[in-house]
Amino acid sequence: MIELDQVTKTYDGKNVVDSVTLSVGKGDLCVLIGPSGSGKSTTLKMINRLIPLSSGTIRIEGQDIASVRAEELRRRIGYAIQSIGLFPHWTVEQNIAVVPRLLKWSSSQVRQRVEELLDLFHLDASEFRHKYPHQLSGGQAQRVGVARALAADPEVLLMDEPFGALDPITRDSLQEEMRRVHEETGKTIVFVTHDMDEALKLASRIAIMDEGRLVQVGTPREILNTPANDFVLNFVGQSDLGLKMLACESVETRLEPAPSALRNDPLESIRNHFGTSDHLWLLSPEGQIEGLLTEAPTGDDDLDRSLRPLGRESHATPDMSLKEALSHMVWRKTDWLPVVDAEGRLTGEVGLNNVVERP
Ligand SMILES: Nc1ncnc2c1ncn2[C@@H]1O[C@H](COP(=O)(O)OP(=O)(O)OP(=O)(O)O)[C@@H](O)[C@H]1O
Repeated sequence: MIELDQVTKTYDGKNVVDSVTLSVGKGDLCVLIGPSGSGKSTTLKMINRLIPLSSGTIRIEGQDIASVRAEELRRRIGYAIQSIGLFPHWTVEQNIAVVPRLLKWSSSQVRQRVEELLDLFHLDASEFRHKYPHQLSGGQAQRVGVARALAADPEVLLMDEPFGALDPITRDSLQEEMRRVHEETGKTIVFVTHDMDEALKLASRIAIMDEGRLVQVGTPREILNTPANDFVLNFVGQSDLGLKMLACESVETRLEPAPSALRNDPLESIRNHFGTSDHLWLLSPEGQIEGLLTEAPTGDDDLDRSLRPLGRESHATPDMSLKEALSHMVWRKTDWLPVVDAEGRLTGEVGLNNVVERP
């Protein structure tokens, strides 16, 4: 747990961080967000004492950071930044191992940890451990930067716009990875960004700053549903507020039972079904989804004619966001998407109506 109590930083008589009181629970991913110059990075850097406080207190697990030696503190706190700062003449392995070596871990421990971390970030250890930073893509280097920050298993991870310089696709996939890594490691993370979509995707809590002050703190849903004032509303982005709300909810929250039949069921029973529902998922005898029927077939050859095949790429999964599901519906021109489990089996459906109408 990280507690900031009345934290202030003054430069040239101006409070660039102004009486910020914030508590970040254990295992939370708290995103600090706000316009340029609102004091996010300064707040972050005060947590690991890269910048001294002008007044106030910061505690980690109840311990005042002022009472801990700065070097010791920084070993307990991982720090990942946009420009990564990998050492260019060191291999990936050497870069990740910086803090474990300082902590005098044995070579075998270090080796094992490097493998574990590369694995966590889906980088093949045998391929990547001996590479140098210039041999990595931006996204790979960024992964190594975050892996390095996690190397000595710190209690807390601070991240300052870590994906800011990446192209949108790499950024998207690293955000997904970060979400998974956060779930798997349960680390307490404070993450600075000025990108609201990134915040909504990653945060368990969002803290919005303006001119050094904390304007609102809440879950993504709280911020979207009840913005504290016009500044927050504008910052969140009024025009696509609805889509942002959908981005915070998963398909699982709107899952409905899916009417289905097997291809080799008697035609009569497939037809009868249309008395109770206006659509039906047709499954192969092995249970794989073949497509969607939206009207009763009149004869055996009609089954294929009225079947709308839906490829695997239009299957939804329970953890997919409603925004993504809606996008698939628009793209595929369909009112329903099948929701499948890891084996590709139909577990339910999500309909356009369920997405639009709030439960
Ligand atoms: N060393 C310094 N001396 C004087 N003013 C500073 C110093 N460092 C930061 N500032 C000022 O403090 C304010 C907050 O800066 P900070 O970097 O925390 O903002 P930020 O919200 O992280 O911005 P950005 O999104 O642009 O990175 C800015 O107005 C900045 O000019």
